[in-house]
Amino acid sequence: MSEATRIDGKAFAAKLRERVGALAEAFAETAGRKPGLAVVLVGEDAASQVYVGAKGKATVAANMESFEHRLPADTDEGTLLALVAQLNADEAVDGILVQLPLPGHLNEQAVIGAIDPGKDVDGFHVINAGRLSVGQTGFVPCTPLGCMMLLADRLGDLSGLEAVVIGRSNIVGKPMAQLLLDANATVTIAHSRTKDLPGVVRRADIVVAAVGRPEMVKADWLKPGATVIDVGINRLPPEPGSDKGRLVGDVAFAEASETAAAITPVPGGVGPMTIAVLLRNTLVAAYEHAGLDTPEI
Ligand SMILES: NC(=O)C1=CN([C@@H]2O[C@H](COP(=O)(O)OP(=O)(O)OC[C@H]3O[C@@H](n4cnc5c(N)ncnc54)[C@H](OP(=O)(O)O)[C@@H]3O)[C@@H](O)[C@H]2O)C=CC1
Ligand SMILES: Nc1nc(=O)c2c([nH]1)NC[C@@H]1CN(c3ccc(C(=O)N[C@@H](CCC(=O)O)C(=O)O)cc3)C=[N+]21
Repeated sequence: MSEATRIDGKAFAAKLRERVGALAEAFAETAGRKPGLAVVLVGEDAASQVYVGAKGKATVAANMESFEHRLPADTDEGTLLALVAQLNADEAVDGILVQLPLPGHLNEQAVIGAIDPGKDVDGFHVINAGRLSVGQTGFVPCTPLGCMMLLADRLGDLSGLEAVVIGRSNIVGKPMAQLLLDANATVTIAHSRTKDLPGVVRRADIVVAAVGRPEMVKADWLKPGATVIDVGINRLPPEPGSDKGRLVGDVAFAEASETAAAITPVPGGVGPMTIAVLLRNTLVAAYEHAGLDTPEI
């Protein structure tokens, strides 16, 4: 078996951000304002700080307005809900993202439920989750939608393909499985109670790993020729003499590359797609709020 194709999510995301940026400029000319994205970060988690910074930069680079709200870790729920209400009412804000996870004393479902579903560009509100599950138009979570874009680009029609999603979270695994089902794949959702996970994964033409366990999926779990989408972002402990550990996915990339036909790397795979799709969803929200026809993107 020859070496797998490396699916270049970073390059795909850059192209998507460029298209979104051009459409955002056109939007501003018609609507007289830029699309706006508000990002709310509660607490000082180092990884979250990095992501929020990256989102802000990408937003501005795509000709959109970025509103960042950084709140202390001990912020009470009333204060956070009041901020969400203010952003819901703000006409300059088309999209609202509350960075997860929230500190333990805050109820995530209550906070996400307070976001106007029309501004929920993460697609985490129950209204958008419900719309996805019954086949209505709504905001689709960025990471799974980004994975679908990579799969469609790579494989075209997914009809009849065996897909195994490892992980069943509300933000990745479940919506991912729903999108694959909508694309007529035969979908299996695996999780921590799945028996014989390697055997289940071996059936798959498409494997999506969204677990959060470094390099868990091994080469001998894969059907030769499978397409592998690695959602996992795991920071390994630092090597002696270095202050930061390496970033790895949920798939043992080097060995899996010997068996798979195509695989996304970490970093440079799904992560950049998540941010590009967030901008795409914000653009769509802006067109909707302005009462304009949404361009195909
Ligand atoms: N690239 C990106 O843009 C993004 C990356 N991520 C990354 O994706 C990964 C998953 O994130 P998320 O969905 O939020 O994580 P969660 O922790 O919410 O969900 C993890 C899922 O994996 C399952 N699981 C855990 N251990 C095993 C195991 N040994 N075998 C099989 N299944 C297992 C869990 O099963 P059970 O339900 O039974 O507990 C659960 O369904 C993380 O590494 C995260 O950092 C997340 C969001 C965006
Ligand atoms: N409300 C909310 N929405 C989210 O979409 C959300 C969230 N909360 N909480 C955290 C997770 C994680 N997430 C990532 C986004 C980009 C990269 C990304 O760009 N990663 C780069 C590497 C970045 C680095 O070097 O650290 C890459 O994979 O190439 C990763 C992870 C969004 N999330």
